[in-house]
Amino acid sequence: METTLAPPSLEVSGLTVRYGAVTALDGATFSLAAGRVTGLVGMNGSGKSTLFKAVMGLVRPDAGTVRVHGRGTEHARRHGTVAYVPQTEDVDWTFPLSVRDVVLMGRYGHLGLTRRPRRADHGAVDAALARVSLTDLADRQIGALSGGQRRRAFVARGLAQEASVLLLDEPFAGVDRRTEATLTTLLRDLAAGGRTVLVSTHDLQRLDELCDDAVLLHHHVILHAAPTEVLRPENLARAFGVDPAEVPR
Ligand SMILES: Nc1ncnc2c1ncn2[C@@H]1O[C@H](COP(=O)(O)OP(=O)(O)OP(=O)(O)O)[C@@H](O)[C@H]1O
Repeated sequence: METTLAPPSLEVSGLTVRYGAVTALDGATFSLAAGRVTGLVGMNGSGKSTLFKAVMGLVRPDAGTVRVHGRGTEHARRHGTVAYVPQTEDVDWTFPLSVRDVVLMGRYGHLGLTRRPRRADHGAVDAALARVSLTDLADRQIGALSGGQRRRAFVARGLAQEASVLLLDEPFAGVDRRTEATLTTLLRDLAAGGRTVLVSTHDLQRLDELCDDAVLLHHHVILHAAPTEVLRPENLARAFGVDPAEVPR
């Protein structure tokens, strides 16, 4: 019997993004399958945030393509297929929004002609809040959350949106070990449920706890492999540009 292979959940091909004279991405190529957590590892300025922005359709590539389930970023944006959990410094936490308001934003693409949330939207928000264990904090202002709770609120927004691909930009920055473990378990569970999860991280020590695979980025993809392979000193040295003996572990 003939079978048709589904396209990868996320396919980045020859992606090049320049900001004036700065080349942030230079022919980055990789693809991700559903059901896995992939770590995105690279030094500061290696192009990780730019990669996320390109997948979200927020920056226009100078060359190359991004396909989400075989479709372009415009289709993914309109259908809410991809969700983005930003770095915390990219969010205005003083904005007078409750956790529930943030999660409800994930439903905007699903609202009907009246643009008013209906019972199904509120149900999706409640389910997403429960999924990330934030039900009890639903009415709290977002600025009054801890670092880990803030990340979980944005993950819940992605779940309410029914995104199948989740991108997280440095979710472990500034959180304690226990919070990191809670977030890791959540991401692992979401991937086990069939989602595609791409997480940028500086925490190399816990890379193999976090992810099934890792992409080592230095403007282009140096290696896409199991965490143990990516963590080999000679590979890290290629990404971080230092002698293998000096690579921090
Ligand atoms: N809006 C912009 N205008 C000009 N240059 C930019 C802009 N955004 C990023 N860059 C540059 O592009 C390169 C890649 O930046 P990017 O933020 O994608 O890296 P990153 O890997 O996410 O870094 P970090 O780990 O510090 O967050 C850097 O040299 C950065 O200074």
